[in-house]
Amino acid sequence: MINIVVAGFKGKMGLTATKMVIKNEKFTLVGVFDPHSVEKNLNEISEFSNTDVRVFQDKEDLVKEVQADVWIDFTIPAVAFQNTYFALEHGIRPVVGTTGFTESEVKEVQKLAQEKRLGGLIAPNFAIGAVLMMEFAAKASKYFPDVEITEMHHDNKLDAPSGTAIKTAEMIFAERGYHAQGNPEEKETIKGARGADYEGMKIHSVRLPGLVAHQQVQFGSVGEGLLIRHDSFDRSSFMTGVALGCEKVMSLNEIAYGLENLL
Ligand SMILES: NC(=O)C1=CN([C@@H]2O[C@H](COP(=O)(O)OP(=O)(O)OC[C@H]3O[C@@H](n4cnc5c(N)ncnc54)[C@H](O)[C@@H]3O)[C@@H](O)[C@H]2O)C=CC1
Ligand SMILES: O=C(O)C1=N[C@H](C(=O)O)C[C@H](O)C1
Repeated sequence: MINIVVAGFKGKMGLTATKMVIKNEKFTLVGVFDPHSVEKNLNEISEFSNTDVRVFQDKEDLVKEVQADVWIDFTIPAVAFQNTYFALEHGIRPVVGTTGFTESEVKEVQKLAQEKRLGGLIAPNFAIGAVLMMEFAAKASKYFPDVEITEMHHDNKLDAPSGTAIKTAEMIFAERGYHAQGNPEEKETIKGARGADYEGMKIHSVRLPGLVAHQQVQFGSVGEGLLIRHDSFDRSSFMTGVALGCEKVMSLNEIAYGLENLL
């Protein structure tokens, strides 16, 4: 049995992950944490009325009172790094979906995990289809170096571009390197019209009510085009990946960056 805590359990992803952990026979939910919660026990929330699990508003109290193997994190970009560091310092393996990590923050927690010989996972996207989209896009960029990424999300999202778009761009860059795109003379008449620039490729972020998480990677070449698209219509799409991560980190002694490394 793997003992799990969920950080950010009051949020959209935290709630979905909490339900997944409760349902999965290999997992035991030993605590949930969210500074914006008011409950003392999960059973005070009607949909969890049969689940006797402690609720923590402070992570220091959580580590004093429960023994956890895995820390699932779906919080906010501003605290994800410190939460991951905190989990490792307390011997808990992080499985992190929260976005907003800088490259140096990923390296820093990877170093700590190696020192402590603890497994972990930071996955910008836990949906299997999204991982395939990123891998297909990286492969295509070898033959189609001209590419633009458009990610589309619900309008409550805090960060732009999305973690998935950044990871996609990193994977494309690893395959094709820097490549200047578009007309070198082009001028934006409205600032931002061409989107963000990552090593020559453009990233566009759409935020609209009704959307969940969607991304398309569009390639153009001489006389042809290629479009690779992934849609998460529901947050359950991420749960196979989260469950897989929770199992796999138990036998790792380093932090993987990207679910593709565990598939
Ligand atoms: N890797 C993946 O597959 C996915 C990643 N995400 C990412 O997960 C994160 C959460 O997304 P949502 O659930 O949609 O956001 P949300 O806004 O619904 O939930 C965030 C939760 O974090 C809590 N929180 C705020 N400060 C905290 C702190 N200091 N410690 C612990 N919890 C704290 C809030 O109270 C809230 O309940 C975002 O960064 C999002 O981009 C979202 C979907 C999939
Ligand atoms: O905020 C979200 O919703 C999502 N965030 C992740 C990201 O930034 O890529 C993963 C997914 O796109 C949903």
